[in-house]
Amino acid sequence: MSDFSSLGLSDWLIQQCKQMGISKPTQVQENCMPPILEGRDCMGCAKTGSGKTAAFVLPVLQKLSEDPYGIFCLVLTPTRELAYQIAEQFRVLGKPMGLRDCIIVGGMDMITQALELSKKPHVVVATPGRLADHIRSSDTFSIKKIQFLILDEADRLLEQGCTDFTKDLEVILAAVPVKRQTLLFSATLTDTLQELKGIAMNKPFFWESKSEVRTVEELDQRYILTPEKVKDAYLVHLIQKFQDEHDDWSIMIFTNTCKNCQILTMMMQKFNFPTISLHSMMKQKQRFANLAKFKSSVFKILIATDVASRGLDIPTVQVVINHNTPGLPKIYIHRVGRTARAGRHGVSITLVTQYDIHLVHSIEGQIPQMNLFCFPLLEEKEVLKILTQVNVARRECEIKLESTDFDEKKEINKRKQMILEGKDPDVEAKRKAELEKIRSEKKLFKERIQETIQKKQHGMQKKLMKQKHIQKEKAVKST
Ligand SMILES: Nc1ncnc2c1ncn2[C@@H]1O[C@H](COP(=O)(O)OP(=O)(O)OP(=O)(O)O)[C@@H](O)[C@H]1O
Repeated sequence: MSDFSSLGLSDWLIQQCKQMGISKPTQVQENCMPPILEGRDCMGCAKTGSGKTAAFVLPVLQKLSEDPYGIFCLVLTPTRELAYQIAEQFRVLGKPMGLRDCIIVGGMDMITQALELSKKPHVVVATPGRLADHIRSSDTFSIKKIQFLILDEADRLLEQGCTDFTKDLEVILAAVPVKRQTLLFSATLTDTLQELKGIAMNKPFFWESKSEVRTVEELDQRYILTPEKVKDAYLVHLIQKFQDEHDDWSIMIFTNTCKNCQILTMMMQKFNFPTISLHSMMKQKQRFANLAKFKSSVFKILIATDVASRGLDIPTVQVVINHNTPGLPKIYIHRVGRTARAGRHGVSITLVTQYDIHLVHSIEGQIPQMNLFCFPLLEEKEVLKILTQVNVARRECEIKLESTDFDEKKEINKRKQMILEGKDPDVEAKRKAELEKIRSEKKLFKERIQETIQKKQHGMQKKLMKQKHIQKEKAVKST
């Protein structure tokens, strides 16, 4: 393995890395940094926790120190928390050169951000939505002269998930210069390779870690088969066991919706587990505060939606629990990648119900390392002992949440989002209701047709049987 100086990195950056405990480059750094320093576009696909951030931060800082100006580099990332984490890496590694950075994310004051942008920071780290808003509404800053455009978690930025960044990306791409260096990184690039090549047009250097398995070796991956109704009891049991057996511990639990995240958090708090949550229905300041409390181990359990599944680097996390089985292997890869980072060991446990078996099969297709974990009979009995208590606790928390304005807030947020997208929420609601009506009419129509076909088939079968019977009788009579 080569060292940082043989990759062409300056002494001051090597010293800075040493201070952070980084003495030898990881594979992705060793392979991607030289082409980036040569001026090439780069696409880097490497496992979670393998040091992709430093693989782009270090060459950018080196180039910036040779010709410092603002705005030199723009980094786009899908979540606000990740933007802060990346900016921090830039700040720490770029301290000796007096790096000025600026974070542009939603949920924070726009005027303060506009002011910061107008001061021409060296590096801007942004989520696409808020940066596109600034581009549309202000002419006090320009990204026309950037040298580097970086898309971290690039595949997520391009996929059309529940948060669709494509329109905002179009605005941003129209505002950056054609002549630039584009760097794209993720642990799961391959699904969106063609789209990504459209952004990194400059014959990009593509590097992918050579491995048949897409998760790290240090990760012990388990799943537990449980009936849906017993799932929460297993969760409580698992946490209790972990708490009893370990002194220094920290767990991330992923679930599918904000509401579920909220309910589970309330439940775990009822059982006196030091739990805190992170989801997109929370105020941004609360999100940052909760993450900070979890990072500093004030709270040992973080229950989150997929807003926390990508990129977050919290070395103390030893266990990841999937309260729901992820629908896509790539979501699974990023979630379990919150543990076993940078060579550390970690465990992931996925709770699989009778409805999720097919999802496990599709994950196993890409990650054959997932092992079925069976509790000893004695422990299963322990789980069943707390079942009623846990299910009552869930119901109580659900009732408590229903008495708050949680659902109402969700509705208001949806309406706000529509207004921001230039849609009329009432017209959209009407259209949705009409679509729903058409869909259910279609479904009914289909069901009726099927019923008629079945009846006809049944009738024909009866007729056929009757005919056969008559023929048989005739044959018997003639003999
Ligand atoms: N060369 C190195 N040697 C040791 N540790 C490193 C090195 N480079 C980075 N690290 C550390 O490894 C950890 C993970 O790095 P990073 O967050 O960049 O991972 P990643 O590949 O971006 O993961 P993800 O795909 O989850 O976003 C960080 O704490 C970082 O400081």
